[in-house]
Amino acid sequence: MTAKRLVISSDHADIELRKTIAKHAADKGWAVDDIGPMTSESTHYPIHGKAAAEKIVAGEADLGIIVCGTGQGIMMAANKVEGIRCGVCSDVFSAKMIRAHNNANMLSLGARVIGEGLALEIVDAFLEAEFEGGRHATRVDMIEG
Ligand SMILES: O=C[C@H](O)[C@H](O)[C@H](O)COP(=O)(O)O
Repeated sequence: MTAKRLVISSDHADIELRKTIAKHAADKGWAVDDIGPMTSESTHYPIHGKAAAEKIVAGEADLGIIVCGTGQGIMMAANKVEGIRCGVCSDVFSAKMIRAHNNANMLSLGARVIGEGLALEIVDAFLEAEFEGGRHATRVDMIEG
């Protein structure tokens, strides 16, 4: 079976957390495309949220994970790309539910909000959950307009 494809990006807030997530997902069998940035030099989160989102809408990745200080700014940038549904999660339940009920295709994390251990649990919950469809599909379709 072909590995599911995960695109991952961040701003400068914590490239080490992003790399840890990338390795963690790869160890679990995901084909990870880490699109950087590769240094901690100050950068602008909209660039990186948009770049990851565009990989998904282009069909080059199935899901995405993005990281900035709070997770909020990079999430806002990703959600501006048509077809992206991205939520910020700081707990495991929400990470599961944004896949199960909202069919989110991107997860955003705040590196200055949560620690690495929780971040990896959130990542697992997001990557392992499945969209339930049914009444939830009706509502997701309404988001898409
Ligand atoms: O939502 C925005 C993110 O949290 C950014 O990571 C943050 O604003 C970057 O701040 P600074 O430039 O002070 O590192």
